[in-house]
Amino acid sequence: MVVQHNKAMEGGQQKVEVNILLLGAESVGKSALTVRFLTRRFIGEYGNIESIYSHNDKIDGREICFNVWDSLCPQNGEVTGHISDRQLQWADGFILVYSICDCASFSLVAQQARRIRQAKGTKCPGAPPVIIVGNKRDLRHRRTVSSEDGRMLALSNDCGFFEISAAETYHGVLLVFHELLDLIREARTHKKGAAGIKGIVRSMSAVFGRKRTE
Ligand SMILES: Nc1nc2c(ncn2[C@@H]2O[C@H](COP(=O)(O)OP(=O)(O)OP(=O)(O)O)[C@@H](O)[C@H]2O)c(=O)[nH]1
Repeated sequence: MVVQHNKAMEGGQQKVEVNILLLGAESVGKSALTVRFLTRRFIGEYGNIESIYSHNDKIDGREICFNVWDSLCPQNGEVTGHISDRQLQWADGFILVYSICDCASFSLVAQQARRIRQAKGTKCPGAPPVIIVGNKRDLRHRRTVSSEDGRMLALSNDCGFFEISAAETYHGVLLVFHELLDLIREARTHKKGAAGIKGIVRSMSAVFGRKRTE
């Protein structure tokens, strides 16, 4: 069951509403990212309740409502890149999270990126916006997934890429959500496809331009 937490929308101004789905293996920090984004805090331990949170923000003078689905990795012993049809149809954009200390979580993200790229029936049939996030950057002494591998995976699947530490900073987490918001808004206005070289430059800089986020 997915628990939905709704915060009332204020004011009469028309809001931009975006549905963001976080996916990834168990314990990579999906809830940590979500809670950091919603509260600016890192609380260390998180329950394993699958939830959709609504969060209102004002960005560049525009009211934005982020609906964030913090998903649970299926715990049936078989870790696959499966994403349900409901999730694919719900999401305007995806954040695929792995831990830089966990190769298996990176492989899962690779499967999930391919699954999204091959999926039919998504809200954005061309190429739904996806950001790949290597989390737990503070544990780089235990790193088993290189930054280059993360960046290459993102590039080969037309995704944005960030390495962050949800434990250490709020700023990196905020960049991830704001970059995805930008990509969703571009996709909605069909600018991405029509932008030609501008769109390509943007994709490249999403992958290469933000090596360090903190
Ligand atoms: N060192 C470090 N630990 C982190 C970071 N992010 C999350 N953690 C820890 O990793 C563990 C798992 O974090 P969660 O946010 O619950 O991971 P999850 O992906 O939501 O896990 P599931 O709900 O089981 O799918 C917790 O003990 C967190 O405190 C990080 O950036 N650095």
